[in-house]
Amino acid sequence: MKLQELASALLITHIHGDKDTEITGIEADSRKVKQGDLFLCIPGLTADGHDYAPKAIALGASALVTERVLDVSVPQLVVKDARYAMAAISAHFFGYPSKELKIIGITGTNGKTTSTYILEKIIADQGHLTGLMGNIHIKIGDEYIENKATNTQEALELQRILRKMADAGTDYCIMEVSSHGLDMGRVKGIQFRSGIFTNLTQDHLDYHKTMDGYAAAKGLLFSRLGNGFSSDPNARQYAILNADDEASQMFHRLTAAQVITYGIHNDCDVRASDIRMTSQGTEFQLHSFAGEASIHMQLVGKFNVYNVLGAIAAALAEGIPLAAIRTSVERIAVVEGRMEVVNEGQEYLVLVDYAHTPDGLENALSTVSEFAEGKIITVFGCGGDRDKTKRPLMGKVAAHYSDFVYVTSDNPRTEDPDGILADIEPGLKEVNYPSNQYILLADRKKAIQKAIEEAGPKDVILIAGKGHETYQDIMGVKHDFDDRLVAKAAIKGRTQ
Ligand SMILES: CC(=O)N[C@H]1[C@@H](OP(=O)(O)OP(=O)(O)OC[C@H]2O[C@@H](n3ccc(=O)[nH]c3=O)[C@H](O)[C@@H]2O)O[C@H](CO)[C@@H](O)[C@@H]1O[C@H](C)C(=O)N[C@@H](C)C(=O)N[C@H](CCC(=O)O)C(=O)O
Ligand SMILES: Nc1ncnc2c1ncn2[C@@H]1O[C@H](COP(=O)(O)OP(=O)(O)OP(=O)(O)O)[C@@H](O)[C@H]1O
Ligand SMILES: N[C@H](CCC[C@H](N)C(=O)O)C(=O)O
Ligand SMILES: [Mg+2]
Repeated sequence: MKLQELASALLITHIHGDKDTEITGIEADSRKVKQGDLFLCIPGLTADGHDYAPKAIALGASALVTERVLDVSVPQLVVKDARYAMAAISAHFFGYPSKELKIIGITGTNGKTTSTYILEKIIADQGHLTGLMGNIHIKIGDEYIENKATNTQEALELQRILRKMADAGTDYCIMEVSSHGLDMGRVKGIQFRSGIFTNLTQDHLDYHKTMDGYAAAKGLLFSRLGNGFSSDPNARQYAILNADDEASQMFHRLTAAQVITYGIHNDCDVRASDIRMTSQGTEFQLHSFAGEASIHMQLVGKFNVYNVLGAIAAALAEGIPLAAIRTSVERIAVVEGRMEVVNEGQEYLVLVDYAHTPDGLENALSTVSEFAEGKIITVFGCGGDRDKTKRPLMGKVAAHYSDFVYVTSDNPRTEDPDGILADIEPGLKEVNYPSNQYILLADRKKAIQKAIEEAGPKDVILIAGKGHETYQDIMGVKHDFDDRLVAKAAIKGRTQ
């Protein structure tokens, strides 16, 4: 594609150099540039892509996108906002793939991965080819694609993956949409069919600063759903909102899509009542605009009732019959790394869960407290280079529900692990949690081993924070670490 053709994706640009330069690929990271690529110079929070232009040119970049004219040998497409240009140019280069797919975006503090997983299963069971994008994996049908980001990919990568999905004949793409992704404009080039909101509780205040700022970022998904009106139901957009979360009121005002609400407590379109936890899972009565049903699902926890309700509302909007939805939901056994049981036949229960926010931990532990017959032992930590204010709050939650707490590391990244533990401890102290009921132990493997060694029959050990993750990030190095494997080995080691 010619540089001029790509420039046509934006109204206001200036080409400095040969307009007919041939572009064979796009890249925003100088380290990945190949011969013939257009290199996008993005000013970031820690680096400025303009500084890497010479390196990109040395690797063969045939042109640049810049915010100012640089003194370099290759043509430049000068734009006002390089990040916006990245979304627009990538969508153009890959032929606007989102128009060929029905894309359902899921945002919220907790429950995105779980909800994408549930919804994808319901839709795939209808015989559709589905794409899934989230932080466990990215896949088209049963084909897995390497996930280079934790959650929502950069605009360029997103468009590349969506093109693959469209070319494969994918009907639906179900994707997690993070607040960072929305705020940084990574999804600006995407036309969503529907948006689902799970909930808004504290996280990421290091980036968004205030809860209002965080809510505003989430709201971007719904303000962009601009068309609920069409004689063609396939062209309508839907905003699926949690009636029990007050942020939904703001999202309702922001969107021009048709709103479908779901919840447990407040009046809404898709509601659950008579929720009962059983040893096999969770049962509830479903009331919806499409009828009533008794659901007996294998997933545990009230929070999973919310996740299922959001997915059911989205599936109903796609015209999937309630009876079929019910069958699909009841078939789902577990979502990887979410309340996943590590079973080596031991007398105590070991659960690995991805709770890494105060609300997530509260939900996981309150669920455990509903069925625990013995003591509750919690192993958890907080990520480094992330919202520090959530640390004592998570300490407080752990203290509230647990008989013993191991405070340990969870991806310390560039921070001192013991410093993170010291930030968590005031939360335990604030509620006068006895000092003989918790240990600060930065070595996560040892913490898991100790918890397992000391568990009694019927006790429940909740290992929270890392879920499906297979690494521990220490100083930028990802060391192999999988809570499930560490727990398995510790259980076996103990019984020998
Ligand atoms: C806060 C944040 O999201 N930052 C992302 C952002 O960083 P940035 O704008 O500061 O970029 P930068 O590192 O300053 O670099 C600027 C430009 O120079 C380029 N560069 C840089 C170095 C070099 O050698 N060559 C080069 O070309 C970079 O590719 C980039 O284009 O753009 C970078 C390039 O795409 C991302 O890697 C980076 O994600 C960082 C690593 C990150 O940790 N992000 C997390 C917080 C995040 O986004 N998490 C959410 C999940 C949250 C949740 O759901 O709980 C997610 O969606 O993944
Ligand atoms: N609807 C929910 N409300 C509150 N907590 C939840 C909900 N769903 C899941 N959780 C808790 O949060 C944890 C993370 O769930 P999940 O991975 O689905 O969230 P996520 O939004 O994808 O997280 P991330 O932002 O890291 O991608 C789970 O392990 C569980 O403990
Ligand atoms: N999407 C979240 C994941 C956190 C997972 C936890 N294990 C951690 O590393 O803090 C984040 O990037 O903040
Ligand atoms: Mg997720």
